[in-house]
Amino acid sequence: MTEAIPALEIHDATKTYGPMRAISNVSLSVERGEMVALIGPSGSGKSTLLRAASGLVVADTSSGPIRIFGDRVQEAGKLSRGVRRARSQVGFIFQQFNLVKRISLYANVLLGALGRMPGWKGALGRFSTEDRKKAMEALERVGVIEHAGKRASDLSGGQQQRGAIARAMVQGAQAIFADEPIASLDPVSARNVMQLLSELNSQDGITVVVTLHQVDYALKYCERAVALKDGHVIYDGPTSGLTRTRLIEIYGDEYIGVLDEEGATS
Ligand SMILES: Nc1ncnc2c1ncn2[C@@H]1O[C@H](COP(=O)(O)OP(=O)(O)OP(=O)(O)O)[C@@H](O)[C@H]1O
Repeated sequence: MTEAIPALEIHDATKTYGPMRAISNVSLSVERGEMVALIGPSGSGKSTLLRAASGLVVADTSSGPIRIFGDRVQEAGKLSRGVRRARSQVGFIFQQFNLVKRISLYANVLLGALGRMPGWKGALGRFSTEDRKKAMEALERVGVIEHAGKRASDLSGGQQQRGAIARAMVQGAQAIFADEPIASLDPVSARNVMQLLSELNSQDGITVVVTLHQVDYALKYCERAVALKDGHVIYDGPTSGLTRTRLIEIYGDEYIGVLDEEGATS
């Protein structure tokens, strides 16, 4: 039997900005179907790691390969020639939604199909009936179908973020990499977005890697957490293992106050 290919493999990734090591010899493997939270204090390297995984950041030459579903994204400080193919399997969700503001939500969601089309068809906006149907179904599923015709700029953050998730669905993404997807949202919208990611994970088998500032969301929605501190992985295991002591180790002594306010005991 052949071993299952991981959704994401990172081998010994380091990224320096001038004298600053944003991530340091990070290795990580995420299996297909997992939902993993990347946590850690501000500046610990979460975004850099996720961006390196996506090929949006090129790691240092000392770094090993990064692969998505077996397709190489980069290695030794160079993007792979197959990076587009690797990326096409991942839907990216960002804190600031990244929709095209002046076109409709529907048109934004339809853009998810572009990667599958010959360039000229995409340039002429010749989307297939099937893709149009997929876009409407995705909007329905994420609960914003009634806003389909509105410009993205006229929608709330939560509505835009759900649109971004619908776009990933139309893309046919097998994995979603979400970089602080709820950081700009109110608590209700944040919960809705996390709920949606969790459903796509459990019902559709989509692998989710999500950076989060809020530990409580990681505990609620993810079975596994990877914690970074100063660019190093200092915890990789079940979220149930994020004890008070471990969280203080990750976030520092100042976190004691946060935990005490929340009444955490273990
Ligand atoms: N483009 C860049 N140029 C220079 N330094 C950078 C750049 N991007 C990130 N850094 C630095 O690398 C370190 C890690 O940043 P990163 O954004 O990955 O951390 P983070 O854990 O995602 O932080 P936050 O939770 O605040 O978003 C920080 O010290 C940051 O200042």
